[in-house]
Amino acid sequence: MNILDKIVADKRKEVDLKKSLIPVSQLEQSVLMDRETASLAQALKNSGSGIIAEHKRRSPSKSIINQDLNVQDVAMGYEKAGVCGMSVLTDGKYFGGSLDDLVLARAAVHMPLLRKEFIIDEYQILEAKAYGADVILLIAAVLSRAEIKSLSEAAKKLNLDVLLEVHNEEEIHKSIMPSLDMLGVNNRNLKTFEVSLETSKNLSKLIPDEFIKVSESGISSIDAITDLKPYGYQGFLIGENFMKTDNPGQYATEFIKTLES
Ligand SMILES: O=P(O)(O)OC[C@@H](O)[C@@H](O)c1c[nH]c2ccccc12
Repeated sequence: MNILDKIVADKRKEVDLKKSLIPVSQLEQSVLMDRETASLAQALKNSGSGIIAEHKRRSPSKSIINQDLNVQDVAMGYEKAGVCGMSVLTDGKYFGGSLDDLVLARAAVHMPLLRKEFIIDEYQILEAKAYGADVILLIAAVLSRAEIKSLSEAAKKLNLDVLLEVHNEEEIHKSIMPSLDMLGVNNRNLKTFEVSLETSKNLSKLIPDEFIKVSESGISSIDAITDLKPYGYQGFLIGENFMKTDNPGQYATEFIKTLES
């Protein structure tokens, strides 16, 4: 079994267990359910830098990245740096994140927050809203077209933006539908962890213009972004490059300053 299949199998068990304990009706009572959400797609359209900064403590590909920070400090640092939005990993087993991280980030900042999770069930979308997210990620590699449709429509009903992640041509063809806001090309193959920015370059022309294009993973320099912009990318999702520093917010500030100069 590849790592992605393993993560999804674990996730299914996790979601089933949680559902049996915390019913949907309880999630719907969260004070965060009725709030107005912020649009990441809109923020990217209006931005010169297009940076989406991630909170990521560890990952299956890199093990420990940074375990010494507080998510709220990271969130405030990113917001001050002027990023368009923040991605918060909520998977515990493989990435060391949690829904508590999401809610703490929500309490600390107003910018759009993406729940970075392996979403396979509508229940997780309700959780995303109830814990303060504005955007959800859907990963084409683990979903059928019918699932992408029903999950993205469920998200839109809750006023959440949808970022659909693809890694190859087949996944793009399978996924294109009006209930998506952004298409993210993951430069990292989630099955082998191989990273290449060529993936974003090669797939860009297959993504229709009505979707905001986001390039994800393995972006570690201003040059990489300058290189990707001519291919139509308006969003750049950066995790490790910021998170491996002692002060991700400070680092993002310098990064964005250089990018915009
Ligand atoms: O740390 P990086 O290489 O900058 O990557 C960030 C982000 O793209 C990556 O964490 C990611 C992209 N898609 C995912 C899906 C699940 C978990 C994590 C991810």
